[in-house]
Amino acid sequence: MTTSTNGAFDRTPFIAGNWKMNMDHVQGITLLQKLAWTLSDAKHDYNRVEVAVFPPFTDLRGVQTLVQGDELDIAYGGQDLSQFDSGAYTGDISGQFLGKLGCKYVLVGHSERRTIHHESDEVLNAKVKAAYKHGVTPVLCVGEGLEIRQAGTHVEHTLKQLRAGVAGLTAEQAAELVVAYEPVWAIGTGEVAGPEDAQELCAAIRAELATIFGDDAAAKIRLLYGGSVKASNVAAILNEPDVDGVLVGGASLDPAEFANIVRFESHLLTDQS
Ligand SMILES: O=C[C@H](O)COP(=O)(O)O
Repeated sequence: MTTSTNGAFDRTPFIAGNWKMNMDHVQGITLLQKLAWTLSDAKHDYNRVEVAVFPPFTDLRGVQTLVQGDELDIAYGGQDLSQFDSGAYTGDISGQFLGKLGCKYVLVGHSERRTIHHESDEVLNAKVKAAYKHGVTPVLCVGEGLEIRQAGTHVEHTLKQLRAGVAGLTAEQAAELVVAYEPVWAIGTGEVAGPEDAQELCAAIRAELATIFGDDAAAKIRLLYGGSVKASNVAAILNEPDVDGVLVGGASLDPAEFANIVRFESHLLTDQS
């Protein structure tokens, strides 16, 4: 995999599929096989892109076996982790277990965890630190709901979540971080934020990260947009200078559609021709 340039920076585009609570371990393997087959058909179109999937926990062992056995160039990760290492935390999954399963990434603070499971900024900060402790890179999710967007306080709201999530990290840790900006009103609704909205927030997030960790670290941090991303809108979103990738929900369950999202650069070429 080579590293692409993105504006003045040098960040590899990151295309991630969050399967959420879909696909049992049999369906998950079929989906991943179809995705790998579809992508291998046009490897030249995505060899500058990092592709990752976030299956349910019960799928991860099978995904590991397939990825390692077939030497797939697809990373995978958990959708959540515990802030604790081990112990009496029924139902929780340690970052240590994810690391041992070969997970490169883990989602932290997805809006569905924040709202349905009431995960606080303090807990999410502990989860971010737990991920680093176990050698798994956190994908910290931030973003505002509709009421906050309508009130016009979405930038400050999102930056507050960001500051809380990254509190106490070193600049070296931060440089590895991935941040996903997901306006809640655009998740699973078909309402996609405009490319300019994604850029506004990603630029604000990068500026805030530069204030906290310095310009060098901030220039390395990959910022994703998530919310109703499809093959038809991904190119315009990724054409923005501070948007380095996308976190895809529903469309990642269709291997042909997700593969087309991965091939966003060919859409850019088509759009500009
Ligand atoms: O994690 C993914 C986001 O929640 C976006 O989901 P969506 O693409 O179905 O809107």
